[in-house]
Amino acid sequence: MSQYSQYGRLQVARELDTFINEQALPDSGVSAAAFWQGAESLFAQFTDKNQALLARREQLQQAIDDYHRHGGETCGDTYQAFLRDIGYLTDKPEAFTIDTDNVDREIAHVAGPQLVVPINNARYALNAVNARWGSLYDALYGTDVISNDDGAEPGDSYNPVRGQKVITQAREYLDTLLPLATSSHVQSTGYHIESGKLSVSLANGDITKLADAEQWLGYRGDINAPTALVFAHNGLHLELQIDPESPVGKADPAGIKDVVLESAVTTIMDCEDSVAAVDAEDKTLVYSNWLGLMKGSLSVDVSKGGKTRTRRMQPDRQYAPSKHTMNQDDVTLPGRSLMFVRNVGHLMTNDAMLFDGEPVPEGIMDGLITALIGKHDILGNGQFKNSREGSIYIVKPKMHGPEEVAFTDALFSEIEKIIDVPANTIKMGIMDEERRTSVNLEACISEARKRVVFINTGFLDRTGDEIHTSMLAGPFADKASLKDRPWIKAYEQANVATGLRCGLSGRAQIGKGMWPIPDQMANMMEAKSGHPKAGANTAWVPSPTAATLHALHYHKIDVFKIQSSLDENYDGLNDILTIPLLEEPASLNDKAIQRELDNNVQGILGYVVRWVHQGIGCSKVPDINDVGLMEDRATLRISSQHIANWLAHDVVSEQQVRDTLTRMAKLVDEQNAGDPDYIPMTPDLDAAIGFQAACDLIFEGKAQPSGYTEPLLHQRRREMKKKLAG
Ligand SMILES: CC(=O)SCCNC(=O)CCNC(=O)[C@H](O)C(C)(C)COP(=O)(O)OP(=O)(O)OC[C@H]1O[C@@H](n2cnc3c(N)ncnc32)[C@H](O)[C@@H]1OP(=O)(O)O
Ligand SMILES: O=CC(=O)O
Ligand SMILES: [Mg+2]
Repeated sequence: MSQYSQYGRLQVARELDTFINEQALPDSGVSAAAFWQGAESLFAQFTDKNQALLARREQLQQAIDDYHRHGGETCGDTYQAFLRDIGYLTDKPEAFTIDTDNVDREIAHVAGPQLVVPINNARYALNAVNARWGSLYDALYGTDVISNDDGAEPGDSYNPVRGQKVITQAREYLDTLLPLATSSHVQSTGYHIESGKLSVSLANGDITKLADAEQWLGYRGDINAPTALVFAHNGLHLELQIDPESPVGKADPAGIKDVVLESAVTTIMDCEDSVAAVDAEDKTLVYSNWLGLMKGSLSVDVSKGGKTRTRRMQPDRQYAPSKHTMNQDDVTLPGRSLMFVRNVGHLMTNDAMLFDGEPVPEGIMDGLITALIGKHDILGNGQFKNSREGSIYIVKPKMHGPEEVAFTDALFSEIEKIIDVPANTIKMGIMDEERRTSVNLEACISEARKRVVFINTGFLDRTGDEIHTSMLAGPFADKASLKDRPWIKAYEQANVATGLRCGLSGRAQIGKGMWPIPDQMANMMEAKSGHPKAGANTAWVPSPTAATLHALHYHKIDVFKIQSSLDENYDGLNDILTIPLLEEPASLNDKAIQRELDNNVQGILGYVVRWVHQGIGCSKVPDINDVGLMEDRATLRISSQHIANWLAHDVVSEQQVRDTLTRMAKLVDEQNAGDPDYIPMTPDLDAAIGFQAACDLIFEGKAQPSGYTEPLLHQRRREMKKKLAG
């Protein structure tokens, strides 16, 4: 039980209070008195409104449930008229374009990957901020993008056969990124600076140059033997690293030791679905890591192969200018990914603070504290600069419709007053991941038109909400088929069209969702080229390696050109509002049903047991075919809602689900046997809090607000923490 400090009607758990007073407030230009007074009045002003928004969600859900109970249509005019009637569908605003100022180039003008990382994992978070630049050689060598054929297995030590494949493949990519006037990088034997110009010698003795000399920006090292050459292409940068003495460069005719790509242009430091943070202790860690990132002081010791190194944030990268940039000083490029912070949504409360004795809405607390911390970047208090334009970037997830966006906009305005920064300093990323937001997206953007910096199709939460909203309409298609139904394609396309119509191109990001299969990079290369092709100027990746590989797509595809050719008027509402139910319930035989159930239950247990027992909010969990899947609260929402839906419509029985849970608990324990920190569920499933959490998520899934998983996860994790503390 936390001890609290009292500030009028507000109480603050001691460890969070100490962190704010001793670390977050000093040098922020905000006095403790002003801050706490502001905090108290912020909760006074917004707590009831927050609760009213949640009550409105429930009211709409009940109306929708009643409609389906009475056999209402599941698509078409009657259905849409009903949704309009209850206020779920709202009127479109007058035509407008967004008006956001002071947006960094990385968001407004560069098309490139967006990395997401759980902020409470400092090791990963530092890796993420440094993932602005990534080794293409490592990304190719270490993944299935390079096949194992013909003796190219990765093995335990360096395999020169694989290495040669990497080099050839990288040079083929270079032909797209840096076309030569003649021939190919595959034939290059040297890169030289002569009379201020870059020349490339070829295996046949010829000398060539870049097709576009302006691509070369600068170099590092001796002008006669540069160690690095830096180039620009499609708004992104890349470095050729040359060292003929290095193990890789030695075997390369041009002495190239690596090709380093600008990769994670932006990163989302996640306080939400990839994080397990349930109390003051956890939230203080979340906020202190954010402060460390804003001040550039975060560090962590990383031990690998018997060596320990301290991981810190990387400095900017400097180069001597190429001839055409000679009139400039040195060329400096950002060394770190531009950071957003994803706050939690409007749903949860947290007892890290109490207002009038009740746990406060966690989203309000996140907004206030992450913005206060962000102010240190604006003041230049840190070792590095995050936003060169003086903005604080907050992603707001899981908002339902325009009134909830308006609430966040008003909240941010009030927070700006408390932390004493100009209006609209706090920018907003709007996750389009709830159905009521998708179908009213234009109105949502309009409510934040002075601060919106991205919209993003969070298709995972969106799928969970699709199921929960229409829980009583009938049994849903199996999970794989849900992705092939018209609703999702229409949702993705309408999101881009709406973003373009509202003037986001050149001012903000139109983003696409996560690649959730972290080890399948060859498949990612195939699938994720679809994102820039669809007009998205960013898309989520789960790891730095994935960022480096996905960056290649933005070199191949000029997103801004594509955006200018797309149909802005597409709205797709009919398809978006066609519920993806099982077309022929009888078409799924018993075997297929059990297989779907096994897969869902395995994913749920594999994720939930680590969340509840170990406090790990994002995991790679093997599916039934042993393919590791990224699981977070959003994927859990899908799996648990899917089973709840099949239970509600008798596609599966309660006993069948319980038997499956028991069988899969054993399997999940076996899968984790190699983890010394793992706390198994078997043999006593009744006493295993993680197992009970998984059962609750399924059997009480229908009654969960919007099908969200966090109320039950938080409750069970708190129980577990208490048990562990003895
Ligand atoms: C629906 C949504 O909301 S999606 C957004 C939420 N999801 C996420 O944020 C996913 C983030 N990704 C992750 O957490 C992880 O990549 C996982 C859980 C999917 C896989 O993790 P692991 O199995 O530990 O990864 P793996 O063993 O393949 O790689 C570990 C290495 O990669 C790094 N790494 C993995 N993911 C990331 C990341 N997102 N950012 C930075 N570094 C990362 C780690 O730092 C580690 O390197 P290190 O040893 O040098 O520190
Ligand atoms: O937050 C992302 C999602 O897909 O959900
Ligand atoms: Mg989400």
